[in-house]
Amino acid sequence: MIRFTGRAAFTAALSALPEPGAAATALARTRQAELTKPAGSLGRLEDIAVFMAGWQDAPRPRIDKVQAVVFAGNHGVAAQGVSAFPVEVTAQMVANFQAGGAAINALCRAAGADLSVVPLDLDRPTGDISREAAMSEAECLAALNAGAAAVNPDAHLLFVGEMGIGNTTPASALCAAAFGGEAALWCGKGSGVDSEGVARKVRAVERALILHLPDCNDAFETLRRLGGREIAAMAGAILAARMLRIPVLLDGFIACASIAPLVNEAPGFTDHCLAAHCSAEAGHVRLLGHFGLEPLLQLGMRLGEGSGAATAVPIVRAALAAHNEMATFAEAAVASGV
Ligand SMILES: O=C(O)c1ccc[n+]([C@@H]2O[C@H](COP(=O)([O-])O)[C@@H](O)[C@H]2O)c1
Ligand SMILES: Cc1cc2nc[nH]c2cc1C
Repeated sequence: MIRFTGRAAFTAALSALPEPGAAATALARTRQAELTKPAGSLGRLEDIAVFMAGWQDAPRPRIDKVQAVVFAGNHGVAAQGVSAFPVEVTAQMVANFQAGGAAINALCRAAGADLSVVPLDLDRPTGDISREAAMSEAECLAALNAGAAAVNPDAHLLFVGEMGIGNTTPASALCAAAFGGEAALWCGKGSGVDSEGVARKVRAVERALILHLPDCNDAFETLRRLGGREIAAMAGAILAARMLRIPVLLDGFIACASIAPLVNEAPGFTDHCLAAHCSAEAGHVRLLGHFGLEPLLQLGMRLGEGSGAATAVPIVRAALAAHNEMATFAEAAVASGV
């Protein structure tokens, strides 16, 4: 199990990221060329199979164990009127996840993913980022470690999701801090706020950036000041997955924003990630552009919870079914192209 002993250990992990297995990658590419299909005719499914082979360090990668973790947190900045829903909804939705009645429960059942739910101090919202840091150093470290601890080292594929009323506001602030641009560029409707709600969100992000940006000198400090517990937990889980060489399917705007400071500090950070979908939330398409990732799906989803990632799991299953089960030209006695 991965555990960060302190801020320095987190930063050290980020500067020593493992790479995919070169031999397994090469063997998987060779196998793709030998399968009974014109070269490249399975399009991105071929790349996904090779990606999975590299990160699992196995020429025939597996997808029996798909792990899903939903982290939940509450946000002081919600008091600024930045969400369409009251903060009680976070805990109410956690109860819904635990009872099996939320979208992510149904989608994980459909995807064959093993779901766990991790509520993080819901009775103690983070600091309002427009007035103070979201978390103390100890709180941020605890959240990063809650994320890292949730990762099953045996998972073949991981995705993380979130639930947190108000969390598109810290997510927008993290994007602006990592990649620049006006607050308004990164702010959208979130759970469905009206134009005045978006304007309040823009003002809250602007105030947060004025207050914190001068001190956002690394990924840890940026997450601590501008993030939230479920956001830091997602970042900790995705970093732990990298350290364990577990491939990750990225969900929507908030899940991706959680790693924006990590990508800023370690540009190859998303190499172990596939972008499952492009959310309808305004900043997501721009964020994926900064990550250099092409989403697998664009379905107009903006739910969070890991729902977009769960929906994309069958695509990864399809890629590996073709890769592992197809006959080669030699096996099937089919003439290969010249
Ligand atoms: O995943 C997304 O892209 C996404 C986009 C907009 C909203 N959400 C969800 O909506 C909640 C945050 O919205 P808000 O308006 O309260 O900031 C939070 O629980 C997220 O899971 C999620
Ligand atoms: C009902 C509801 C469900 C959610 N799931 C993720 N974010 C959410 C926000 C709301 C408001």
